Amino acid sequence: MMGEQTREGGGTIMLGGDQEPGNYYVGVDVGTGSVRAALVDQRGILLAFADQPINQWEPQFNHHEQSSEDIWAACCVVTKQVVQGIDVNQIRGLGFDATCSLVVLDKQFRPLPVNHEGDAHRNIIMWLDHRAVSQVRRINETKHSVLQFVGGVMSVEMQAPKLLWLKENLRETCWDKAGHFFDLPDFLSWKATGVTARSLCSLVCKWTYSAEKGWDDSFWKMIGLEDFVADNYNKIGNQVLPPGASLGNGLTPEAAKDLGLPAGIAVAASLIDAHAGGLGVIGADVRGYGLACEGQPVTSRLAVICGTSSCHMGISKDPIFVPGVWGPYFSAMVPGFWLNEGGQSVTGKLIDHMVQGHAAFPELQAKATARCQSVYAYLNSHLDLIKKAQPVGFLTVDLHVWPDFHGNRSPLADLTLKGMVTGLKLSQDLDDLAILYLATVQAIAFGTRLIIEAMEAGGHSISTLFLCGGLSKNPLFVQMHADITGMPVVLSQEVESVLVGAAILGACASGDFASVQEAMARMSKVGKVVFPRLEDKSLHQNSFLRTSFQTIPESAETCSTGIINPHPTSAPPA
Ligand SMILES: Nc1ncnc2c1ncn2[C@@H]1O[C@H](COP(=O)(O)OP(=O)(O)O)[C@@H](O)[C@H]1O
Ligand SMILES: O=C(CO)[C@H](O)[C@H](O)COP(=O)(O)O
Repeated sequence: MMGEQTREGGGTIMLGGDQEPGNYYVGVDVGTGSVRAALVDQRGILLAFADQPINQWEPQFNHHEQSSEDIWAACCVVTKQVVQGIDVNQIRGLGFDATCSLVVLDKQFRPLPVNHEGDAHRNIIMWLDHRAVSQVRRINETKHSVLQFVGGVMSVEMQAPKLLWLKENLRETCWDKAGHFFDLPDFLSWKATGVTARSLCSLVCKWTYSAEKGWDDSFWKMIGLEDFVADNYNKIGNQVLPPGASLGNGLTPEAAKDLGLPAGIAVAASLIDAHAGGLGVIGADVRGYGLACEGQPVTSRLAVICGTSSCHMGISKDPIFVPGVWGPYFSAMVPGFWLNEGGQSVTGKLIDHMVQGHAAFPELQAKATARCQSVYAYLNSHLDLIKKAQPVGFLTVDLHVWPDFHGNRSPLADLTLKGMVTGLKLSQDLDDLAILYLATVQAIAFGTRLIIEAMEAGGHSISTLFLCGGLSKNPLFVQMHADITGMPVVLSQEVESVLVGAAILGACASGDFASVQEAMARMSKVGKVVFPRLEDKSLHQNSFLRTSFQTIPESAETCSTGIINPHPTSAPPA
């Protein structure tokens, strides 16, 4: 048995139970707020876990930056922690996943500033950065055919608008000096191996690359980035590998020293974090849980990766075009399948924002600390207390949140949308905070329902949700997703399923599994199933009508309560 270590803030936990000798893999997951690593065995069991927060800068509103040096240093710290005390010769492979942020390096691979201050340490434009609004508007006005493969509308969170922003705004300090533009997952695999090949996942999902046709010269010329065509795509990637493919000669001696791993172990072409989460959960054996997806194709499963943002990953045998939902992307997550990716740009970040910004937050913090609980565990038990015998949904019959505080990624694909709360009162006590928190969680779950409905209207047939990411640790969030979508939610045996996805990549690169599918089937496992509570269904149906702006006819009117009534001839639903 491995021992258990206490952990304060970032740190290590040794988790493993029966530690059989065998092959191990290291997965490294770079999320928005922290870097995490795990030592994982061939059964997909986490033997050790470590995490470390990472810096973010917001030099002006909607500009979000990070540092690739900081992130690599954090990867080294957590990796060294998870392999402490084990025979490193048992480690067969290493896989990375990360947010789809844009890393900029010069021709000698040194960081370049992505900001007006000229601070080269901040060389990453983060995925949630919305600085390139004018650029994405012009890109969308071209109506170029590549846009069909990103849901019809390019998102400001993708790389082409950010690259155009750099060319138009930081010509001398950044653009002219740049030698390499990497998606963060590809930066990490380069750093580990010295191989600049890009993963098909990042290029297809965020850079308009086609798995079948490669780059489209006419797109880059049309949007004013013909430089890449002239350069034969050297700066953004002209060697492309499927996720899980083994890179070069494996881990370089320098990176091996940094990470505390043996030189030469297999390193995989990486994945975006949401896609790694998808691999970590979607292939599990569901027999015996009474789920509708049992015995059905894997295409009936939707992986929902819920962290700072939520990403809704649905796969299909043939391409499905869903307006406002990214994709279809071929082989970007599960090889041989098309992927559609719905998303909500801020979910965990929105819940944190609502709770931390409330007048009663200091009281909440003090009470949660006194009970040695997280603020969310405290809020969940407080809701249980104040709902009395009623279903919890009764608490929000007249309080509603529209969750697009950072625009709407899917299915409206409108970055200009803003958030809204209706039904506020003058009181600001702990009960109000708890109810606002509940309404926010419900609003996010309604957003997932809208995305599922759009995907089903496009041709998907989804029966079961597979949740992972930080928010899947919140039982209220999970139950609301089940109740509001009406679908069972599967949680994995390993809470850190995104890391299992990263380890699956390492396992594939090592050659221990013949395919990604085989590794998925062996390494992802069901932990718990949360079924929808049907007694709350009518309650949610009413709320859904009141918050379902998507279906509002032009004749809709706003009633005196501020709630939009989609059926103006009748009274708003009670
Ligand atoms: N135990 C928990 N209970 C409730 N919420 C949690 C818990 N753990 C993490 N979260 C929430 O999950 C979000 C972060 O998820 P995470 O997957 O770590 O994000 P990222 O990958 O974007 O860094 C935050 O909003 C955080 O509040
Ligand atoms: O765009 C995405 C995936 O395509 C993700 O939202 C982005 O990478 C951030 O992920 P997270 O919320 O896990 O930090």
